[in-house]
Amino acid sequence: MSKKKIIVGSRESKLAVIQSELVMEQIKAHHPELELELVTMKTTGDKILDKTLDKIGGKGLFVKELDRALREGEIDISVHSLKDMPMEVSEDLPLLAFPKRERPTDVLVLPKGRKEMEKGKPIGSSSPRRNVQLAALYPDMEQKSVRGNVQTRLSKLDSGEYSALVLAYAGLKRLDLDDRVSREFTPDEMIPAAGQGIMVVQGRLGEDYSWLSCIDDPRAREEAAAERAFVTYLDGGCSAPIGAFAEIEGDEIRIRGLYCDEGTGICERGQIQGKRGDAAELAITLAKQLKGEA
Ligand SMILES: NCc1[nH]cc(CCC(=O)O)c1CC(=O)O
Repeated sequence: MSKKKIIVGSRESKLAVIQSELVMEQIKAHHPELELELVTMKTTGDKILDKTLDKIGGKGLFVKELDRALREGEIDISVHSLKDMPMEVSEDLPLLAFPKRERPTDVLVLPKGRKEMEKGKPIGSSSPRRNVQLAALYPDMEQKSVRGNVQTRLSKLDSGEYSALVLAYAGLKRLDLDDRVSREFTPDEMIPAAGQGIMVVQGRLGEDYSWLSCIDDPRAREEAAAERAFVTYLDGGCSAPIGAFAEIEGDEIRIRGLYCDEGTGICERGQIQGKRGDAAELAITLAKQLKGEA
C-alpha cells in the first residue's frame, strides 16, 4: 500500500524551514505511515525588506501566499510562528495544532567578539514592543530599526552597524545560534510578544486532521489563546506596543501584559492570575485594567 502523502507549506526563511521540519519530525514520530513533503514559498513580507511592517500592510503579508496554496490544495498544512499570525484567522483555515512551546523570552545579542555594548551605536530592534521596553532598560542608548531574517540581522550586527540586537530566544535556539545570547531578559524586564516561542499548524476546514492531534500541546494552546485574547481586546495591529505572556503552572494561569496608549504614549504593565480554563476572560480583565476601563 502506498503511503498517504502530506504536503507541508512553509515560508522559505531558514527559521521557517527548520520549524516546519521540527513539526514534520514530530508528526512522523507518531505516524510513520505518513509521507511528508516540504514545499517553501516566498511571501510578500519576505520580499519587501526596506520598509517597516506597518507601512506595507502588517502581519498578513507573511501568510497570504501560504493561505492561498492551502485553499487551493497545493499544500495540506502550513506551519507558522504564531507571533507572525494575524489576530484574525479566516474561518476556512483553522489553527489545528500548537506544538510544545520553546522559551518565550527576548534576548540581547552583541556583535561577535564583544563583551559589552559599544556606546554611540544604536540597539537594533524593529518592534515597537521591544522599543518601549528597551528605552526603560537602557535609557542612554539609541535605537534603530533592523529588518530581514534572523541571519541577515546578525550579519548587520556583526558588520558594526549596531551595539546590540534584541531577538526572540526561540528563533536563535532553533537556528542553533543560542550561543550568541548575551543576556536573556526576564518576562518582567521585557514582556514577550503574544505567541512568541509557539509554532502553529494551519489547515483547511472540514478535512480530517486527526493525525495532528498527537503534536498538540494543551498548555501551548491555552497560553496562545490567553495572549491572543489580550491583544485582540486591545486591537493591537503590529504597530502598537503590546506584549502578552501567559504562563500555566498546574491549574493556574498567570498573564502578564503591556499596553501603550498610542495617543499619549503612556505604557501600562500588569499581571493577573487565576484558574486555568478562564484564561481568555482573565486576559480581557487584565486588558481592561491596563486600559483604565476597569
Ligand atoms: N518576527 C520574526 C520572528 N517570528 C518568530 C520569531 C522567533 C520564533 C518564535 O517566536 O517562535 C521571529 C524572530 C525574532 O523575533 O527574533
